[in-house]
Amino acid sequence: MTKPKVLISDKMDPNAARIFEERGCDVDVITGETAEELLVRIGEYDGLAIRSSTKVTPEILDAATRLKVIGRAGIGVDNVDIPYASGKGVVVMNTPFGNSITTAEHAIAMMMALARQIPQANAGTQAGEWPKSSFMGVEVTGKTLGLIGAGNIGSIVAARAQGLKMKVIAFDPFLTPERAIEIGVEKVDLDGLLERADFITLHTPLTDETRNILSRESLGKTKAGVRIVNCARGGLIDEAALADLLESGHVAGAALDVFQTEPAKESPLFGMPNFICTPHLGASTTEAQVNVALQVAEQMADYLVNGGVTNALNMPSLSAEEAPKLKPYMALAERLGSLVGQLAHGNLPKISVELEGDAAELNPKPITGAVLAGLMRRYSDTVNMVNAPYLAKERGIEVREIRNTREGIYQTLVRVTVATDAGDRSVAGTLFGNAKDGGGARLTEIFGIGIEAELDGDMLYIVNDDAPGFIGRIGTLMGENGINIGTFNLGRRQAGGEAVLLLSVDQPISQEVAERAEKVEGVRFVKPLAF
Ligand SMILES: NC(=O)c1ccc[n+]([C@@H]2O[C@H](COP(=O)([O-])OP(=O)(O)OC[C@H]3O[C@@H](n4cnc5c(N)ncnc54)[C@H](O)[C@@H]3O)[C@@H](O)[C@H]2O)c1
Ligand SMILES: O=C(O)[C@H](O)COP(=O)(O)O
Repeated sequence: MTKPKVLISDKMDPNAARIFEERGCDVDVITGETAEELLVRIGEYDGLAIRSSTKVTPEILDAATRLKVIGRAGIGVDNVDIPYASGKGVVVMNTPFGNSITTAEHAIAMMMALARQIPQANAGTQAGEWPKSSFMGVEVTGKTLGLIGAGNIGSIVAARAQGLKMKVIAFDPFLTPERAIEIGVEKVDLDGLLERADFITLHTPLTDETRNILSRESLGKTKAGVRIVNCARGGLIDEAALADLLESGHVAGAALDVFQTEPAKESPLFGMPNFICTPHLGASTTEAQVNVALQVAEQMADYLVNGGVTNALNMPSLSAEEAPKLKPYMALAERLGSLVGQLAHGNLPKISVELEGDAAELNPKPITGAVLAGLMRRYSDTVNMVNAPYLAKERGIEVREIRNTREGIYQTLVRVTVATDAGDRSVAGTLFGNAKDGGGARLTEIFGIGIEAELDGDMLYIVNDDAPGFIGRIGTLMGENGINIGTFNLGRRQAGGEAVLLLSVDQPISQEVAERAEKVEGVRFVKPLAF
């Protein structure tokens, strides 16, 4: 097997490259390239490890013909076009906790630096001015800190601020009352926060809802003398409005680690006496960089080498413990999906995936993803588990998952049912014995007829009348056309009624042979299949 090849395109702790190599990947570290240079190179790689500098645009993704995974050594993924990556079947992962403490500490450091004007006092002192009378600070003790966003980083900031004896209030529409109690913050609405907070820190991702959340209008509602810290994302604050309010003195101070445009080379805020900033250093500690580098390399290598999925933003997770159990089910599910996709006619507006017996105890998402990947292959060759759910959604296919822990005839069963113009059509399969790598996957039912068959390689599906001599006629036809039969699997609704025949053959069945098969006495329907 050729080794997966990974490109590290942003500055990253060397542990990342070491882990990739140890886990069986070839790795190139090439940082600081232009988008044009990356465009030329990206086609060679299966994995791309980045921080915030590399911009993964649709153009880059179109050129990334081998790419399977993008790993963000950090949290924010606004530099990756995730919907486009999903459409291309590329997994996008991040490391959601590796730099949270470090970033929370940076926010607290910025707040303290603002409260006591440390950067300005430092500059004056080192310039020989001894500016003791120029700086009068404020205490944070007893002050109200307003968090906009109380997720991982926001809640760490809350804990640190409580240690500093601050009262913490939070605006976060997704913060549950229970979680607010757990982290000791008062949940408020945005206007309530703006009115009450002496300090405001932002800790949300940049989304359509959060963009410009501190707009000119909301900045106008803040308490006079407020101090504002942003270590989350540029674009959350209207920088021009902030500069005006710093100028007027309504905002007593602002500290930004992140800017609307980065690298920020100019800004109306630069040079203002009550403004301080850092160049996106929130995650820049030795500890955080080692954490995120190790994590991203482990996660990406796990996916490229073993198929394990952790912290993916565009597909369900599959833990290292779950992966070996789920793998044979995913192989079975993909084949059942593919069978339905090859046999069902017309639009398939609804699909249900039913897990019965042992299968019902498993995480259903990867199994459903595999069914969809198999099914959607009728529309596109480049479909996989990552983009299949998106393609299904685009086509308006309604997907249902049903779990039934009760065992039926089989100890474990996966059933796929599609709604077709002619009514519901269902296929089912099980895993036999040692089902490692899907080797034990068996079809058990096709459109209401019991049958036992492996779905593998080239096959021929025939619906026929159950009558003596039929098997011989088909065997003769195959022989006459030089087609070797591997397995011959039969099922029937009742004696003398509708029957199905599934042949595995050693070469693809041509259109010509299929047409000859259609003319064989007793044949109702013929379809060559490939798995
Ligand atoms: N400066 C840096 O170097 C640095 C480092 C790490 C993370 N970050 C950034 O910090 C931010 C927060 O990271 P995190 O790990 O805490 O993320 P998180 O997902 O754990 O928390 C984000 C919180 O924002 C809340 N939120 C979402 N939409 C909101 C809205 N409209 N209004 C209010 N709250 C909303 C969510 O409910 C969630 O609780 C991200 O933007 C991340 O990219 C920056
Ligand atoms: O979202 C993040 O993790 C931070 O913004 C850190 O970005 P960086 O890796 O470029 O420092």
